[in-house]
Amino acid sequence: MTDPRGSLQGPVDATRIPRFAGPATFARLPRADEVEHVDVAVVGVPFDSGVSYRPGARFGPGHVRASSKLLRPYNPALDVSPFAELQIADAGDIAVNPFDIEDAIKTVELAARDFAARGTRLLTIGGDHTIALPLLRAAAAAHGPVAVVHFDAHLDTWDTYFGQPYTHGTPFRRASEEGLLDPTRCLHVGIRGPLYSEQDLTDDGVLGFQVVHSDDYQDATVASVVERMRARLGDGPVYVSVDIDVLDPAHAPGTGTPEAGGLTSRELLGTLRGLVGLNVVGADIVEVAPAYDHAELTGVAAAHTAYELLSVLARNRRDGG
Ligand SMILES: N=C(N)NCCCC(=O)O
Ligand SMILES: [Zn+2]
Ligand SMILES: [Zn+2]
Repeated sequence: MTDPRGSLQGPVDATRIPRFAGPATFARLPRADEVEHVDVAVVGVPFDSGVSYRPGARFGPGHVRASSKLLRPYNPALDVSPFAELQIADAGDIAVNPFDIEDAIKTVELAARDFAARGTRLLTIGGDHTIALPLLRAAAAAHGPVAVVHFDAHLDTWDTYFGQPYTHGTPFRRASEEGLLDPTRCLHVGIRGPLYSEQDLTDDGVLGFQVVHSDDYQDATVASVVERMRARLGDGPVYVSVDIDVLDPAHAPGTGTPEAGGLTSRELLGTLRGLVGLNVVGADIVEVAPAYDHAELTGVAAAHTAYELLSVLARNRRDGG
């Protein structure tokens, strides 16, 4: 029997081709059209027509790819080489309509369903948080209602902005209303900052979310947050949505709606590692807006977030999940 991993194509070897040369794909991985089967596709959605404040997340996918060149093959924290366990490839960007939000949402959903039909899981790089809705539609179509673990400063369960239902502040309310979520298993992590009213939190609970506040990291260890998260998410399918503004602006300034008092990148990466063994069916990293970034801080944080998520998927594959 041949080792199926023998045929996997990994990143370009940085000891032969300098990191600042070579392909512009995520982590210098092959393109999806260069390999036979893709277990996990990194795909961009350059869309930011749903934002309520600073625009610019449409340039997120390119920036995260550019900031991912230094990633190395072995992840000691999870004892796994993600690119050697799974065929991971860069599927480029989904071309979405910047002038019509509902059309863009449809395009993302169809593309995501297409990947699922081919047996490919997605790690999607946004783009603003609006895109979580079509990604959740596709995930629920494949798996039934999913648990969501949502890393964000913001609840994103608001109802409308200027009368509009599809925005980056509303995806999880729409997803809950559409029955895409298992309301007994959803969780926000990193919530902080001013709300419109106290009612926001009440509504959020009714929609199916529990909250780990950013301040909880002050009094609790990452390990105890992980314990809480795992208990809430349970055994069923889990979708992971990471708004990079969950990080403190000191760690991720390049984003559209920054809030003070956020997580450190170490806290985020540590919490993500706690997803090992859960049935992670898809993930996104959104709201990277490079125009406000400095020294690739936000890009690097997002690239490492992606790497940890890929490592979780790879560990699960290795462990027979
Ligand atoms: N999803 C993100 N990043 N932000 C939502 C903020 C919505 C607001 O302006 O109230
Ligand atoms: Zn946010
Ligand atoms: Zn968000």
